[in-house]
Amino acid sequence: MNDLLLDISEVSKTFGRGGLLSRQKIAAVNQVSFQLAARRPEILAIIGESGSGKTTLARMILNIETPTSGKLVLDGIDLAAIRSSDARMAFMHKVQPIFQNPFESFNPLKRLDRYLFMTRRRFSRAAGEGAAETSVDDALQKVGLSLQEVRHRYPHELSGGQLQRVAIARALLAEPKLIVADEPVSMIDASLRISIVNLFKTLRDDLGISIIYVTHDLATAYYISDRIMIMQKGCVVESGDARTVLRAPQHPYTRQLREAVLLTEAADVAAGVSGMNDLTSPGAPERRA
Ligand SMILES: Nc1ncnc2c1ncn2[C@@H]1O[C@H](COP(=O)(O)OP(=O)(O)OP(=O)(O)O)[C@@H](O)[C@H]1O
Repeated sequence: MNDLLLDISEVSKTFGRGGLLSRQKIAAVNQVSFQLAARRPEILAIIGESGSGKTTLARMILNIETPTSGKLVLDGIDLAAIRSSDARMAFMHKVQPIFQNPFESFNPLKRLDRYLFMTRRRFSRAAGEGAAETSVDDALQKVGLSLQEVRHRYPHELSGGQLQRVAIARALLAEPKLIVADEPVSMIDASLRISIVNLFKTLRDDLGISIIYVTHDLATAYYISDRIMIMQKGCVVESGDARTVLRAPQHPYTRQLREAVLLTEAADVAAGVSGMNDLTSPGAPERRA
């Protein structure tokens, strides 16, 4: 077994923008390095304002985007060496994505159970309809649904929260070691967000899956993450234990982000709204040991 699940060293991504004469270079991600240990599943939140490079970094980890420089290794697989479809499959067994809009993750004309059975066929060689039904149902049960609830249903027949759970169940069929979730709750009804982020904690604790949680939202990041990495203009400006970073931020940008949340919270309190923006709420559970 490799000691590191993910090893990212000095990864950068530069995009070119504009026409031939007005070509500009944008350093979307600049010299980012970090690791995830193989034996200690964790939730790492990547936080930053719009345009800070979070999605580009997530897409490089998912091998959707190629870095301009630097190296990414997932559980011993050097992403730059993935060429064949077999290598791609082996990689997808280890890491699965969850995207922002669950309605865009599924073809609206295709039944959800068909998606799940197709995914199961891709990732498991165990034959038999009964075995397939059991694994699809198992994956759905892990996210609080069942095959009975999902069978014969189309994406529009489910709520955004339910559909995001189906997307997570589909990811679980690959039995991944890592899930990269890019703003997975930002398009979900506020009342359902907490149940989805809680689900990530369950996946970490019960299935040993590490989660990279990309978000703008300090409150949910504080609530579920073990570690936090703050990005600004493509660079990591602060990282460390989630509670330490958010309770006593060292970098001015992290302080600025935190103050913005506290201002929202003060406005909510003034308006009589109680949300989950309270970073120091006694109701927020302590970090897992
Ligand atoms: N394909 C691309 N071509 C050109 N520029 C790009 C491309 N993808 C991203 N960028 C630029 O790279 C920078 C980082 O974008 P990225 O989407 O990674 O940020 P982000 O932190 O995820 O933002 P958001 O929270 O809004 O999704 C931005 O300036 C963006 O415009």
